[in-house]
Amino acid sequence: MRHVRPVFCLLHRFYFQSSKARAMSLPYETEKQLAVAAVRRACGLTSSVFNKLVKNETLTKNDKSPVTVGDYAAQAVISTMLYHAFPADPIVGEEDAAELREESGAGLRDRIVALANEALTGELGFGDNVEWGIGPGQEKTTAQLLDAIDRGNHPGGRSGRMWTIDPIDGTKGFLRGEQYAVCLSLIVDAQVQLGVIGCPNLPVDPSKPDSARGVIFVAVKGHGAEQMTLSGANPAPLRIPIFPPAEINFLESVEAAHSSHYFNARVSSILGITHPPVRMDSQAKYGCLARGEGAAYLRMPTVVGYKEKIWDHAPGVVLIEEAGGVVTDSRGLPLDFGLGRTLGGNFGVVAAGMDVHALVLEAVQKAQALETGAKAKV
Ligand SMILES: Nc1ncnc2c1ncn2[C@@H]1O[C@H](COP(=O)(O)OS(=O)(=O)O)[C@@H](OP(=O)(O)O)[C@H]1O
Ligand SMILES: [Mg+2]
Ligand SMILES: [Mg+2]
Ligand SMILES: [Mg+2]
Repeated sequence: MRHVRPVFCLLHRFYFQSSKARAMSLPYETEKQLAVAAVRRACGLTSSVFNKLVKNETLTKNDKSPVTVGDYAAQAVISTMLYHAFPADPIVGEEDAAELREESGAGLRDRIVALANEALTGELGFGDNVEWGIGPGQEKTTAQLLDAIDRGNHPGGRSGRMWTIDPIDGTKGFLRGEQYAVCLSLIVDAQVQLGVIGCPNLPVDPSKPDSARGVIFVAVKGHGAEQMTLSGANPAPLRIPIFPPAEINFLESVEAAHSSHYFNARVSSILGITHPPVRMDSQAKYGCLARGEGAAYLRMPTVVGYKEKIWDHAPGVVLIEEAGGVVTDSRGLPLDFGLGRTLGGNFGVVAAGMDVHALVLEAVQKAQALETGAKAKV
């Protein structure tokens, strides 16, 4: 009996050390846990703010797009958590606090500070770590939260680590009570290594549209893609299913100003697609593509010179690649995340499972050639 205890202790220590070593050997394990925790907290914030949002809590930015107190507060929360865990990591975030620092922004500022602190100080849950600046008693000052929003001002670039934050992607969908996504990615040397997309309004089970809502999509480069509920329950690996050509349908933006519905219809007719497109706001489209709710996501520009933002695609690209798909631009080039805050070297986005991607890309190029030919004749 005298030997049982030391043997047990050794086994116990071996088991925990090896499981810890196993966890540590997964690349970006800490970053993944942090990113999921940050997106989960931000999703809680955006869901609760939607029910209380009043008219003067939405601003119109210089590019005429909307931004709400939810966007600012969610960026403040995610940025704060990133800063506590990785203070040296730069962040490319969609929002900045310039308007909130003005005298006229005082009302919104107070509301954003209250929302962000409510989210940050919520009880610790599954996977949370007090060292990330969260939990009861972890209130931040107004200055700290405005600085957290402004830490998203990094210009991007080709080398080193950087995070992208889109605190509410599909703000128009959010305002309509439809789909939107809280999006976070880690890019290292211009390659997306980790993507997390939180979709509070998306049904967990696509075959039951009226089932429980709230999904988080997660992918780590080289280590697969998965979906889980907002609480982290039921993690399930994702693999894009094979679509026979007759079953192909498109996922596309709701807003005709964000991607050309007309061009997509041309590509559909070239491919003989009979199924209507599924229109949905935000990077929820990438999530739905990864779980087979659409066969391809096609996004062609509507205005000359619009450059897609890296935060609108980085998490989606790693999710699709890890679910067995391909993402390129309309010329078949990979999306280049090393050029700054935009995908300035790319034109359009084509995302799909491997076989469908080749078919769609060919049809996109045919449609472009027809368009160029028609313009030349005029
Ligand atoms: N002109 C133009 N062309 C292309 N894209 C644009 C354009 N203007 C805005 N945006 C970006 O579109 C993001 C919304 O994504 P979606 O197009 O998927 O959503 S939607 O269905 O259109 O609402 C949206 O992201 P959020 O601002 O985070 O909502 C914008 O970054
Ligand atoms: Mg926006
Ligand atoms: Mg966006
Ligand atoms: Mg946004």
